[in-house]
Amino acid sequence: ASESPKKNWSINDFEIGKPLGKGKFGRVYLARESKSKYIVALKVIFKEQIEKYRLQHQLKREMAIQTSLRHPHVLRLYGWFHDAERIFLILEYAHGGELYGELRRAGYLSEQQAATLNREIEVDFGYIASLTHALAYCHEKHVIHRDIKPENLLLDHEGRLKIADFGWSVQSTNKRHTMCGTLDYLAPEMVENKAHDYAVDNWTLGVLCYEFLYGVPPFEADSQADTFRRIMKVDLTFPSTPHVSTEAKDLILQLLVKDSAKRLPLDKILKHPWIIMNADPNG
Ligand SMILES: O=C(O)Cn1ncc2ncnc(NCCc3cnc(NC(=O)Nc4cccc(Cl)c4)s3)c21
Repeated sequence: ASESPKKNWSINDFEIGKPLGKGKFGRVYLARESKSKYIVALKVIFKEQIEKYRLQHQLKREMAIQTSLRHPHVLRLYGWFHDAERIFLILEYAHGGELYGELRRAGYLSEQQAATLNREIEVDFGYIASLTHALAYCHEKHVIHRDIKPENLLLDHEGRLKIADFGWSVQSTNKRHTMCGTLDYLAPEMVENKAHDYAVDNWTLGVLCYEFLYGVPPFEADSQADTFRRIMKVDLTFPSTPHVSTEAKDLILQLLVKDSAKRLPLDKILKHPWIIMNADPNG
């Protein structure tokens, strides 16, 4: 019989492979759907954890948001199912794992890798450019991710970036007040728990751009209080090593702006000299 698109999956439909990683709420496993042999990542979330942290609505919102998103740089959520004590997310498998690993191994990325297209091998290593395209897509679908950080940036088998984990994202109709996201990537208005909007993702792009090029986030400090203080003051300094171009610093300075309305909009990022000059390696 032809399978209805909304097949109700169960764990018996999958052969479970190696663990890919463990998150706060459960592990992720490599898995294969038995009939189609299709490879997926299966995230196992324990219901008692979701109940304990009252995250039911957040998880439901993620599923609603994720099923409506289709973009080459957004990790797919194909579907989900549950049993007595667990919820399973059927996710696109990102063979390259977390960008975090690459960043930690390399220490920091070349401007070429960080900025944009690397035409020679026709693979888009440009993390900032891909992120900007993906965020522009999410924003036009009124979705703010709010938790963009290297751990949530995955790479597929060709090294293409995939934004993952919309566990903190929201369908933005009006200004949001929920406190979320990790420390280093929080925009000032979120640190101050003020109303925030799409522009939080623009701030985070600036934080990531800095981290890709210097290997550490811009407001890193020994204590949470110091990191908050540095974010609120936009206490930004550029180390002299590694050498980073003036254009890259200019883009970072146009994104790490306290007034969210004054941050460089996503469409202007793609036209920024640093992105353009890195677009053509022969340029
Ligand atoms: O496993 C790794 O550590 C890395 N890794 N390596 C390869 C790979 N391929 C695919 N996915 C990976 N990881 C899962 C990424 C996620 C996507 N979406 C998520 N959503 C979520 O966790 N939601 C959620 C959870 C608990 C509560 C609530 Cl409210 C929401 S997690 C992969």
